[in-house]
Amino acid sequence: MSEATVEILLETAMGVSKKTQDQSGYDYAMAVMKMCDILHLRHTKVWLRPDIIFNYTKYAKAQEKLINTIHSLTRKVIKRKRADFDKGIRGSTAEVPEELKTKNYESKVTSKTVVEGLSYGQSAGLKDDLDVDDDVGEKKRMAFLDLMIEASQNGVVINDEEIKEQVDTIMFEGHDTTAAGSSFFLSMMGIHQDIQNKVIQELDEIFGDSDRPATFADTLEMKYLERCLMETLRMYPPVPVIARQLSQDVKLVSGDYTLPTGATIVIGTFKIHRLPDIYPNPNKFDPDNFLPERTANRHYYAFIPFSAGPRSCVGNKDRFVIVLGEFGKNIDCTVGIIV
Ligand code: HEM
Repeated sequence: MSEATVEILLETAMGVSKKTQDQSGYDYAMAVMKMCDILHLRHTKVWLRPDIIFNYTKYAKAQEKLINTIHSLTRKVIKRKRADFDKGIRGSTAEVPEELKTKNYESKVTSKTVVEGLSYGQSAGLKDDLDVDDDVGEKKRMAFLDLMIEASQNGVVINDEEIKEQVDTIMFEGHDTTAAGSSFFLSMMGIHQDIQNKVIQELDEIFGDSDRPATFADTLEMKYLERCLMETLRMYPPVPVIARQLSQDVKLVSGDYTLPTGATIVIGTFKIHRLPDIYPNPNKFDPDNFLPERTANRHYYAFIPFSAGPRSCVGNKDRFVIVLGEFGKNIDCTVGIIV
């Protein structure tokens, strides 16, 4: 799954065509996984924390090799993009299938606003109060890396190292979370066959016998799939805790408490998502928790798998539904328990 999400990111965010990808997507995913194992080891084995000790262990050498694998993919992608730009090739090299270029797949959705007073994304529980509904549009077709390289050539001061740092962040943050979310989703489908059948029925209604790729318009019709996805992210958020360091004192409205500047605050997403006063029967997988009438009056921050506020996830939340719509066309999950 991690390999698949690295390749999807390379194609969608970096504009690298599937044809030009090689084994490095798999190597990247494996390197990140092993690198995280070393990081977690340093969390639990306190003597490995000081660099002065860690640097003399076998883990330091392994880490250096893994970081090199991780960085070599991002360097390769940027080099290739720069070369494309020098040859005058602008925009994404990801191939748009001919049928999508010529055919106009009209959305059957008549209104984007499901609940009065809320945007589509907000009423579906996907967006918070800082988000706006500007997801549909030509500008979004350009890959993120293309936009950055184009900006750097149009006078924006950003050098290759800074572009690399941005690419590293997107690749790192984007693939693991999506792989975990997709795996949890498929497990849920395997466990709840009746729910899986409803998802399949919805996808059949959208795609019929066609094996065309899913479009943004299609995702607006994947209402049940979306609810299943939100419910998966509620029960199994890929980022179960978030930490923040306070840059100023914060007075809590819940009582006479002041959290001091410099304190590290841990927000337990997993715990918030299972509060029974917000989600009755919180340990039951119930996609109806995300029916528009149930989400309408729910607090924005009662569902925060992508965090919230100015440093929330930059990954296009709605695109995640496209990925699962693509998987879903051939979905057939059963879950076995090995004893
Ligand atoms: C199911 C999928 C995803 C989940 C659950 C998720 C979740 C999150 C969360 C919780 C954060 C905040 C972390 C923190 O504050 O400590 C975050 C940040 C971020 N995510 Fe995602 N993410 C997903 C997909 C993606 C994708 C596909 C991309 C890239 C295309 C991406 C790029 C980022 C970036 C760059 C940040 C850092 C934003 C910042 O610090 O300003 N994420 N994500």
